[in-house]
Amino acid sequence: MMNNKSPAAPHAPHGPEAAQDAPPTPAVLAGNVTVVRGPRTVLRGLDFTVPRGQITGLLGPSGCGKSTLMRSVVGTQAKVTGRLDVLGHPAGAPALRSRIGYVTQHPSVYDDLTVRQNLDYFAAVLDPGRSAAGRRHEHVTRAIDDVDLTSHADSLAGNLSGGQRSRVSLAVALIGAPELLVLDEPTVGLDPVLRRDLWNLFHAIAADRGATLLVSSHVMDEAERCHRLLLMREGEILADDTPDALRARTRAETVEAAFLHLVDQADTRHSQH
Ligand SMILES: Nc1ncnc2c1ncn2[C@@H]1O[C@H](COP(=O)(O)OP(=O)(O)OP(=O)(O)O)[C@@H](O)[C@H]1O
Repeated sequence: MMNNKSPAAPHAPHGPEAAQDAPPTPAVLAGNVTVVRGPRTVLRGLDFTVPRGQITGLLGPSGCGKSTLMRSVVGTQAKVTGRLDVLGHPAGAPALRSRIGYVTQHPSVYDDLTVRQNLDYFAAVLDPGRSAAGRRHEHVTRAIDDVDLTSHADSLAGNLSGGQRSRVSLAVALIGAPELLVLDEPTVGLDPVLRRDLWNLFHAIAADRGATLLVSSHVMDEAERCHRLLLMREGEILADDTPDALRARTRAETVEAAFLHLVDQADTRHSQH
């Protein structure tokens, strides 16, 4: 059932950044961002930008602060200091809520609901009310199609494979066509073929709708699939560059080798001080 009378997409850019000749603000602009969790300073004065319409990979070893940084960007992290602007607003601003899609490391998919029922549920939370039913239906149908699960729309989530479940989580984040997608280790535990398929899907989302993706991973070979990289280690950013520039600058053949080179360089600097 198609609803051809639904109003214009509710999440189209508006506000200052929609002004005709205004330069595009980056998707994320961070200045001296610091986060304290319990007794630990987990992020240490980070400066970086995430350009729009591209895939930026956030890579670094387990515990380096990737999830904390992503939570800060989506506005769910406490004790964030410094400047952190997201789509032209301070992180966590209510105006951003419908413009960001976020998939946590342990996304919730209800096993006893079908794929479509799962999405209907989250769509109703995001865009409630009977008058929005047509729009919700359209968004849900599109999100299921985006992740290539149309033929499984009426299957119970509990009966899906691991890769299909990951795609359901991604579909939830795609409801409402958000401008910024924040995906925390979306490929963890998936086999190489599914990982490749998911990365192809990320590229299609960036290319087809100009969405910005911030994707974390601790698997260095996934770095090669990103337009830009933020390499992290122990709460600091070691590099903010394209994979090509990073390899060239460090004279390394792979991003993994480049990362190790930068780690050694940083260790040498620390031991000299
Ligand atoms: N409540 C807390 N109190 C103190 N330290 C914390 C707390 N939560 C997390 N940390 C620490 O913050 C650091 C960053 O954690 P974070 O989850 O952001 O890392 P990560 O890079 O996403 O790791 P992983 O890839 O394993 O998920 C870790 O060293 C962790 O031990």
